[in-house]
Amino acid sequence: MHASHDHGPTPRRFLPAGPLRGRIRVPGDKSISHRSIMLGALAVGETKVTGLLEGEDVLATAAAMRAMGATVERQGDGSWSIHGTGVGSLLQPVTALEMGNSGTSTRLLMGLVASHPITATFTGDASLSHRPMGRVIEPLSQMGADITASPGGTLPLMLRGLSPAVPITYRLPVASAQVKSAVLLAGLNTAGITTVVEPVPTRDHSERMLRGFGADLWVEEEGGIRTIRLRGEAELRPQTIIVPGDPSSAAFFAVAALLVPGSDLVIENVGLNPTRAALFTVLRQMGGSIVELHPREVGGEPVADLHVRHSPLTGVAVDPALAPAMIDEFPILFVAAALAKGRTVTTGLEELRVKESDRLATMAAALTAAGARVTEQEDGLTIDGTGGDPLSGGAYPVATKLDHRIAMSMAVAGLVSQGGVEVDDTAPIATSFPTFQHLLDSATGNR
Ligand SMILES: O=C(O)C1=C[C@@H](OP(=O)(O)O)[C@@H](O)[C@H](O)C1
Ligand SMILES: C=C(OP(=O)(O)O)C(=O)O
Repeated sequence: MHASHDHGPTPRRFLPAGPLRGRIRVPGDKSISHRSIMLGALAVGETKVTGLLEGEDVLATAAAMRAMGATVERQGDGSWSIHGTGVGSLLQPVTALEMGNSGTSTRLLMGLVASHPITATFTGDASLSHRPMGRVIEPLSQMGADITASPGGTLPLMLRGLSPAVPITYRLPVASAQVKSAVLLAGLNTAGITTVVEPVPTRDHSERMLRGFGADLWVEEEGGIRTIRLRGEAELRPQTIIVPGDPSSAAFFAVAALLVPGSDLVIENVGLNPTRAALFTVLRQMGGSIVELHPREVGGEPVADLHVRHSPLTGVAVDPALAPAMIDEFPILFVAAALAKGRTVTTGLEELRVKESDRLATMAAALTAAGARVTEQEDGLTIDGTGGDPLSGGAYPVATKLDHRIAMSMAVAGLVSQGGVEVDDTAPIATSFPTFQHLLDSATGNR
């Protein structure tokens, strides 16, 4: 696995191109794909998943669940079939669980292992090995897991689970769906009620899917604070899951179509869970024409086709309260801001510094190199846009730091530049969106 990363970087210069026209479909949602494999792997019987994202991050989750006893197979028709072990019956993996570039795999699987009587070692690539795991080590240790991490609470780490584990009430100190999910997943094999208090709502795919698999989970909301309770020793029932298209992947095409003159694009089947869809709200505030066609429900999640047309954009001050619902979309929002008229101000984005790269520093450097006017603050970027004129582009490759979202964002910046933008390494794109370059080439007519 991760073969593309073992053969050195794969640079590419993204040249001015477009317009984007026609209809496209982006791959399945990454968050929902991870969770469908994990919960399927805990349900006795066959779970069927269609539309699964076949990106490296999700494949790392699939390999880990196999290593712990589940059967996870791709069928001839492209659907996935999972036969689970049952909650409480995960097996001790024989070798280290290789998490590659994936924070979601690591943190959620640490939760699962924490309440099983097994020991697992978690390893990751250079990017993941810098990311903070203390945020999950803390609550999982309270539940009884014994965790030995590398200095700074990083990978590689070894986790010895405890069964029976101790049910806890945990108030999230950071707005993180991964921490919330780690505690809830640990709660599945824990007698009693595990409670997570969420002062700021984050993506709720775990809650929706746990309920769908038959777990006893309920949510109270008071004054914007969500309290999620899960009754442990759950018996999960296998499900048929249809994974909607990933709004975080659609985001690159939505922004590209808004920015490239003459574009008129329909992105089909985009998941629009309100805990995920704030980028589209902000782009509309900036003047973007994004219309939701045929709103419907797919697999318990709201979905629509997005009709996006080229629009002149105006800078805005982005409400920091929206950040959790667009947390992975800031790199591409910064590209939109760089082409907008006037100033865009973002704040409250400290979390971006601990993603696959420090996304504030990496985007400030990359956009500046491409000719944009960017100022970096501790908790956000301020960007003075061109008013629609193309960026100059740059002669030298921009550093993407093993971060797929930086690579895709700067690819879109290349489309709206004079000289193109060279991305130093496109290989990480395969972690979340393996068909990105093919789709971009076909939507821009560069077949
Ligand atoms: O739960 C999830 O599936 C995710 C949660 C977010 O991370 P945090 O929980 O660290 O905010 C997000 O950035 C990540 O891409 C996926
Ligand atoms: C932050 C991301 O993913 P993860 O935390 O799973 O590595 C992302 O996909 O932008």
